[in-house]
Amino acid sequence: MTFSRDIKIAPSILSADFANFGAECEAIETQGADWVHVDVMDGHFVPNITFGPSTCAAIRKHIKGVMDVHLMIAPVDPYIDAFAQSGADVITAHLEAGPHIHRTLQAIRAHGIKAGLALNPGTPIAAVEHLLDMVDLVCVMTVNPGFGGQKFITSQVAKVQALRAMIGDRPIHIEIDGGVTVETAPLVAAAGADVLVAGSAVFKGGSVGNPAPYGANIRAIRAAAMAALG
Ligand SMILES: O=C(CO)[C@H](O)[C@H](O)COP(=O)(O)O
Ligand SMILES: [Co+2]
Repeated sequence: MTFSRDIKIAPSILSADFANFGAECEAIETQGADWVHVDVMDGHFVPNITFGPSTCAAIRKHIKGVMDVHLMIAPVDPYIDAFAQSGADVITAHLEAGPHIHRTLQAIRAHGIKAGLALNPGTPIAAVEHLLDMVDLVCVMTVNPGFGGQKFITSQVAKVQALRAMIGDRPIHIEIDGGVTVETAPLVAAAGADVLVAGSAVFKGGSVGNPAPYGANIRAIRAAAMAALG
């Protein structure tokens, strides 16, 4: 996986048909997804439960490109090996998920994959400064994690701008997760984000039997983000 600051659209399969993940992943990639974003929730760190590493391993077989695994679980350290072995290309853990985030990032990178650090909306970016040499991606949550289809929290745009200034030209992705739409994508792209996770805004109107709307939605979000870059 090479580094590129081009806008990447990462549909979240949280909004896919849970009984048909394989076909859904194939459909979004065929329709232009750059990465596939996989949300893991434990009913403890967040008030919702999705699935674990064996489901990720099953999904992996249907993804040709990047599998981007977002871990909303605490504790996280005991599960890093299992999620890495499931075939993730990127594993993102939350700063708020435990006291040893540096160790968590080390454990992810020890598998030779990219390490992501996610920040809840109420978490300031100050801690990231001391972890810049340990991260390949910073995920700014623009909703409170746990559910798809929530409203974008506008106050996070200034946070993205400050984070971009802090990161400068280092090869670190800024990923936005939550409430990304045609309306909000330009705000975060202009602020310096390059990976846009979108669940409900990508899957709306489509299905595995009718995947064309996925493509139209991905193209519309990408075009809106690119337009903001001039
Ligand atoms: O991590 C997440 C929620 O915790 C999801 O990735 C996110 O909410 C995507 O869904 P939507 O685009 O519908 O907001
Ligand atoms: Co997510």
